[in-house]
Amino acid sequence: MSRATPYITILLPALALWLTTRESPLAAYFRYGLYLVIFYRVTFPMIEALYLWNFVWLKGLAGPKTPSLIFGHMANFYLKECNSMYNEWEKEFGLVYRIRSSFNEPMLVLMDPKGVSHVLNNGDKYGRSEATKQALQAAFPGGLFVKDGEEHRRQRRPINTAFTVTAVEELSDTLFDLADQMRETWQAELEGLPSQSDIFNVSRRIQVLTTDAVSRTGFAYSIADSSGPISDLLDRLRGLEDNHFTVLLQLILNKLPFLVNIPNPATRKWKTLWNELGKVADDVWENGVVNKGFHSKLLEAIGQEQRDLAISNIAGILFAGSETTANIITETLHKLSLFPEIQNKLRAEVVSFREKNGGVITYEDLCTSTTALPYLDAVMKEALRVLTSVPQLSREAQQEDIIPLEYPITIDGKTVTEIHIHPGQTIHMPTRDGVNTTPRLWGPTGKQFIPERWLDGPLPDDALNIRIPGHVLTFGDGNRLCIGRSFAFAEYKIFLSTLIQHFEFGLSSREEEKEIVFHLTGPTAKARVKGKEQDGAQLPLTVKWLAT
Ligand code: HEM
Repeated sequence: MSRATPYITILLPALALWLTTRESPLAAYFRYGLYLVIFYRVTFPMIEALYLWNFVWLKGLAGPKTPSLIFGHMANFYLKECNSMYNEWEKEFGLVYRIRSSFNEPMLVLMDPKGVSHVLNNGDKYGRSEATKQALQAAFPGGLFVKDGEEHRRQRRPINTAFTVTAVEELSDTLFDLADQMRETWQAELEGLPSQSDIFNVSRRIQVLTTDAVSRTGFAYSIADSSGPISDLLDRLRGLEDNHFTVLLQLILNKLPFLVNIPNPATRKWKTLWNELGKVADDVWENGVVNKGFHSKLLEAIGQEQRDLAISNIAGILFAGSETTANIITETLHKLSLFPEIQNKLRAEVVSFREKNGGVITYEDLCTSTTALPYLDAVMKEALRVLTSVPQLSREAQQEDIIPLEYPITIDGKTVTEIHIHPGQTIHMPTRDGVNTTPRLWGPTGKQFIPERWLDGPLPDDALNIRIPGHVLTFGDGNRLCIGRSFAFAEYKIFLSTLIQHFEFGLSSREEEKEIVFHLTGPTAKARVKGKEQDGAQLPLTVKWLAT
């Protein structure tokens, strides 16, 4: 279907309907003319799309039965535990199969390493869908999340310079300060209690921490310390929950993306956030990028850009950088609570290293050296592999193409090593419970959280076929590879090493809060208490102060 079809779908029938109320012969003449145009521009493309979806696209490729003609498999996607359905499907259909979106539209699920690499490294052939672009445009107008091709590359260049390994090292003092402030606050809350422990909603606290990490280092501004509305706006935009209504809305928006432009409460919140961030950026640009004890590498780097564009990218980075890191640190704390032996081993390594080094752990020890704290490094690698906060990457084919595969599959009874793709085809590449953990690539323990796999000998040969640094898809690949990788590594290691030295984590002592599930909320996976999912994202853990 062409990009104009959705507009025509609504406008032409409305016009034809209106003409039926007119009596004149001219109106009748126009009406019949319109019927012809409607058939040609609306009915015919719809019939064509239904034909292609049912008889041409991904023809012969196996996949699970569609539970609903309207929702396809999409309702499961949003309403079940994050990516849990991929575990079942993979057992039956392997690394490459077909699922269905609304109205039976076929979608390719791709976990074959060569295929994934082909899609992500051919940005000109595979881009964001029109629906995703429109939604991103409403939130970050004109910014790098929305753009493709040369304009995307042009906007990425200066932002990249703010997140190089050297730039991150320069910013690391701020991260150490934040970690220290967090330790002091938590200590003050727990020290006076008889058991020196309490139940904390860890996800909320870590979210505040990582948002401040990006805002202080990126924009020379502390969102947590400010009394302005930014923090509240971020909370409200992050907390948007999925239910049957929002799933239906998303499916409608997928087919008629222009509807995103109709004013609604979410776009108004985005606009207010954009205005507030604009005020902060103007203030920093006016007073110099080094002020209030913070140094904004990012504002320095994109300061030369057009103001509005720079603000869109600031808003985007604030989201991309804070949610993701918060979720992975939070989920690690949950895993350490479930597996005290991993927690104790990690604490023993960090505490003993600190004691041997005069009570100090530096950025270099944590992030540059590969030998100083090997178990912490292994825990981080395993967390990035299993607890992936961006659970899947999606692309839409912009042109006809052939995707090559590492492992042969069967289509219509024939063994093949490639798939024919038609323009418009959506491709889902699951990371969580997908490429990062599938037993086909990672062996029988692939789904489990075992940091030792990074220390005890080589990874399985099939996992090494994922030809991305670290052999995981957590940060994507190709032209949209995550810009903030080094920053995320630094945050993870600085915050986790501080927490683990001074606090012990356990499941909540309240029986009804012990079982935690992870649900897709917005673009990331967030913790919720089983049975209290409607209360939104939270991770209650028992946190005990250790007077070490
Ligand atoms: C563990 C933490 C993080 C994870 C798992 C993560 C994951 C990702 C992924 C998967 C993408 C690619 C999306 C796609 O291909 O469609 C991405 C892009 C991006 N990330 Fe991250 N990210 C993390 C941390 C950060 C941080 C700390 C920042 C910055 C402060 C950041 C900034 C960005 C930006 C700007 C992009 C967009 C790149 C583009 O479109 O060209 N990320 N991230």
